[in-house]
Amino acid sequence: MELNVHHFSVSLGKADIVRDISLHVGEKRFVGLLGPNGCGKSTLLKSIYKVIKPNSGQAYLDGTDLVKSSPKTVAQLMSVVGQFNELSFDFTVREMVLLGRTPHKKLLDPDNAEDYRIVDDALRQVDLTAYADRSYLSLSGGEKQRVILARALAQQPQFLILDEPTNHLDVKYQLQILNIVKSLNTGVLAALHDLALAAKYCDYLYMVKKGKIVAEGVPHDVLTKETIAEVFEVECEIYDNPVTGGLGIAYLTAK
Ligand SMILES: Nc1ncnc2c1ncn2[C@@H]1O[C@H](COP(=O)(O)OP(=O)(O)OP(=O)(O)O)[C@@H](O)[C@H]1O
Repeated sequence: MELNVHHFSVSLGKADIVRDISLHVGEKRFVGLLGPNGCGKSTLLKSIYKVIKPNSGQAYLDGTDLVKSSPKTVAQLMSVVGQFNELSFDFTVREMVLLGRTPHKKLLDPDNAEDYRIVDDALRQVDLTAYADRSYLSLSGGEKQRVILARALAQQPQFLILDEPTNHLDVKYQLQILNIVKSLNTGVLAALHDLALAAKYCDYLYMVKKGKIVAEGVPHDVLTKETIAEVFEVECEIYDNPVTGGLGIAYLTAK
């Protein structure tokens, strides 16, 4: 499925947070949204997945109008791994992941054997089979993040939105989660902070500053020392990593 966002603008209170952003995620593409703290990445993502209403603009997932469709219709197509995953009451890990099945059910439909099979499969993918009966609230931040990804997988999405999905994760699980996401073969739009990981996993990048897109393109074209200096106010050198063959970033000083 393709995501097309046309001229989205979002204000919160009196502040214009997202200012006329258009973007495109092609079929099965992994697209990264980069930018400094507070530049509007989460607000843009939330307005695409319907937590915030944009002031203006359209968003389509193939032919589905995301602004006008019901949350349930959107949730049948799209999973979200958000930034904050706290609950005020407790569920087991299995119950949390079962929630991913909700958009595919009618009210009061019981969970069936197929749902449990899908949930077990999702838990296995994120390495949490042994945690199925644990209380969600007792988990570490990184374990919670993996449960939320399992819930997103159980939703069997055709498109994924990720807001800093590697927050809280140690290096093994950062790589594991991005590898899982990449292997799903769905379109992905992900806000990421780690520029080297973005270079490794993303097919295309949008760089956001103060609510506007200031650069876009393939990682090698966007992640230049000039763009990083302008957007993040950090001096760096870009190099070809001799070990991985990928793009390396040596950060020098904050400007
Ligand atoms: N209700 C609100 N009223 C006014 N400003 C708000 C409101 N909610 C959020 N903001 C501001 O909107 C801006 C964008 O926030 P957003 O969470 O979208 O940034 P972000 O790029 O995702 O940042 P981070 O990388 O820190 O997660 C921030 O400056 C934030 O303080």
